[in-house]
Amino acid sequence: MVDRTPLIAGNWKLQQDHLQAIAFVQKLSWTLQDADHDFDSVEVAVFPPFTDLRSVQTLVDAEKFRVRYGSQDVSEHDSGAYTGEVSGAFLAKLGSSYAIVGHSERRQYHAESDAIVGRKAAAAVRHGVVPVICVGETADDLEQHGAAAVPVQQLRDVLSELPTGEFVVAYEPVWAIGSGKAATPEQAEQVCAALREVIAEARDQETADATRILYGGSVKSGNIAGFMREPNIDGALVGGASLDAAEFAAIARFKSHVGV
Ligand SMILES: O=C(CO)COP(=O)(O)O
Repeated sequence: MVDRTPLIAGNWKLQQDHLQAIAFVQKLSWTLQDADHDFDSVEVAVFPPFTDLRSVQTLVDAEKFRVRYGSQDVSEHDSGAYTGEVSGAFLAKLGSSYAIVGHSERRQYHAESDAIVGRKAAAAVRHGVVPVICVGETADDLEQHGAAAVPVQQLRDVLSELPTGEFVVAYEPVWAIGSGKAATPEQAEQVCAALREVIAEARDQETADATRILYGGSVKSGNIAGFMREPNIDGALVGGASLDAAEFAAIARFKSHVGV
């Protein structure tokens, strides 16, 4: 059994400006510090809007906070005439550890294909930023093809554009996002196990064993434990519940309240 450090990640989406981000990261860090949170055994990361990242970097550096941070997207381009884009190089310079790519909201509202998502993941890797590759089926997909087929194909297609480099996978069933209806741990485990097989096929078994696969979709402190007990689930990508510092800290502290 390979030891994968769990990752509890908070995707703020289009919420919290840079001033709110500073207050939030302070509160989250102090709460976790007061609880003696062991950041080496459970990693915690927040994903604020681009405009917050510089403020978060300054705060984290000054206070030596252990909370990490990442962006919600990254350009597939490194520089040039690409109005509105933000490069992996700029994000790396801001100390961003991670970049989410292929979130279902970007696939839906910005028509991002697996090929684009793969090129964005590759751009992150080029600059030493770890992509968090999101995959997941819609309610229609679930009805027509079952849970695993669509996310498995999405990950295959993304990885075909990403031959090397560390990455994280986030399995987020679209029907579970923001709905209050999380997948069951058993459902999520089945898909995450299938995704691990995709990684073994696309890369090798060692990479598959070392890669963290997160579950996302209506995760909260009350249901995190069930997911973390599953062998192929290595953390969570949290939306709504990541906007409350106390609640997000409680999710990160799943070990202390459930004995996982
Ligand atoms: O989309 C998500 C995280 O990226 C999940 O959102 P919720 O936790 O609000 O369902």
